[in-house]
Amino acid sequence: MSTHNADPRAELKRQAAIEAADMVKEGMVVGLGSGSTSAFMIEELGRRWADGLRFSAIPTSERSAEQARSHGIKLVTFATHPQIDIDIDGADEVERGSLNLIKGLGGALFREKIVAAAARKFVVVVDDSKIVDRLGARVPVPVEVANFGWTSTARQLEALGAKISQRLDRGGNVFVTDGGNMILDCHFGPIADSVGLQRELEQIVGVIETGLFIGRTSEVIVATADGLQRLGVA
Ligand SMILES: O=C(CO)[C@H](O)[C@H](O)COP(=O)(O)O
Repeated sequence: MSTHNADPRAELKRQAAIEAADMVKEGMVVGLGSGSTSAFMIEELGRRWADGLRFSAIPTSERSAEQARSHGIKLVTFATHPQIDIDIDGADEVERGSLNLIKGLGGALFREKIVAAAARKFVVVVDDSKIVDRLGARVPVPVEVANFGWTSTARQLEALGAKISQRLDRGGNVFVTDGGNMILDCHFGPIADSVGLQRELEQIVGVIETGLFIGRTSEVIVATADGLQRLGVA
């Protein structure tokens, strides 16, 4: 069956995802990202698994775990595999130059950050629409917060200048993360100092994790209409 996509942006994501999947070698411990780009990567790893490649994987969401299992990919945990060789994931925005990220529009940011933090190499896969000059230019910063006292947490986020929307699922109900928490999407507009903002967000009691990924990216594979580009930290 052909996996060619009619949607040109999806096709770009797929090409970048296949390039990233090619970085996985025999015996590696691999972080499996979440979202539509990561789904293409897992599909490709599934194909290579069927061809005989053997590796161990730690998924960043229940959905990615389910997809990996459907291909027979071996899933492991941090208990037995504390060090990840390569983590491959998508992103919602990539800041040119710094390669800092906003992640979490898919809702998996907390597990994604834990896996990225444990990885020797963190490879981000995007199409070129995700590259921005300043984080926050197009998307909010998703912030995972505890359900208890969330309105108090929201007020403190607003005090930092965010316009807040509580994440809802497709049915209009409050979105629940794999960890059982909620997400507040924080619209800051273009962020001049994402390092400082992350520090301030971490200080707020009730904030579990934010979608700002600062200083974690090893490499970005960008799919453009003219082909693939690889970006390293400047
Ligand atoms: O951070 C994420 C999920 O929490 C995703 O990586 C991000 O939302 C990109 O998704 P997609 O590949 O579907 O564009």
